[in-house]
Amino acid sequence: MKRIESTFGRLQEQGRQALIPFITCGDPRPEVTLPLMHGLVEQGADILELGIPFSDPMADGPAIQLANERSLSHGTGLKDVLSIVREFRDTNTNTPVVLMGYMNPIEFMGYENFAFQAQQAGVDGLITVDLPPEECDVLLPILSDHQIDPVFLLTPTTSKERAARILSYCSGYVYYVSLKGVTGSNRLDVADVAEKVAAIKALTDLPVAVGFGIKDPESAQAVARVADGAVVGSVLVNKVGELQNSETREIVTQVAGIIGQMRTAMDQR
Ligand SMILES: O=P(O)(O)OC[C@@H](O)[C@@H](O)c1c[nH]c2ccccc12
Repeated sequence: MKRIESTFGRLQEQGRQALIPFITCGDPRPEVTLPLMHGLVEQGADILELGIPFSDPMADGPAIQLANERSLSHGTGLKDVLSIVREFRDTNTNTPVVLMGYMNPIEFMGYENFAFQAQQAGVDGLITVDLPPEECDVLLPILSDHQIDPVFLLTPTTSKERAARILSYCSGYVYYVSLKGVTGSNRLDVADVAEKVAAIKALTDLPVAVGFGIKDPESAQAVARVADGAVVGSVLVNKVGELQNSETREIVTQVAGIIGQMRTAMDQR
């Protein structure tokens, strides 16, 4: 069984929800990412979303834009992302890793080459922010050949018809973007999310993870009451930015600590 599927299966049996931190790979410097990935898992992360650094992250707010700049200033690219995942797999063979990024670096590497190397490295899923699902007919079969789950984004403005089509392309889970706007927004409306998630669940058996605007243990807990997973990005990435000149150990302790508190809140619901 694939890692994402077995992770959600185990959580479901336990009556728990997935906690899914997002970090930008190579932020604030390349050597921090691997210890940070392990630290996040130790503090209770179930799935890791790893951002592929990119110069024009148009769906991202200021926090993650700056994270991309910090990472790119050290020259981190898709090849480095894949070697970090490969190293992570030396000691962690269970936690799913989902790459999240924009199409440009993947186009540049070539779909087949990318998918092959990603599978070899131990990547489990791919979120492509700027690939319209209508144009994924070339990439999808290649990902499928390499056991990589395509995870697409549904948003508050996605129509029911389009949602049904997008869901037919997804595997592993689907990502519901909780609000209109960019990452790091502050306007999470849990009642509205509950309604939207229920509507999505009427269309699919896939787990639904919710992201955008989860910023503290309370919001993580509230989302865990209405969805199968909570994705947390900007608060972590902001903390990385604040501590960019600190020692790796300090960054890991503080950033993973945020996830530890969310974990506790989610498991107490
Ligand atoms: O930052 P937030 O509001 O906590 O939301 C998660 C989000 O950052 C992460 O999943 C993500 C990072 N970049 C993205 C681009 C598009 C969609 C989602 C993302």
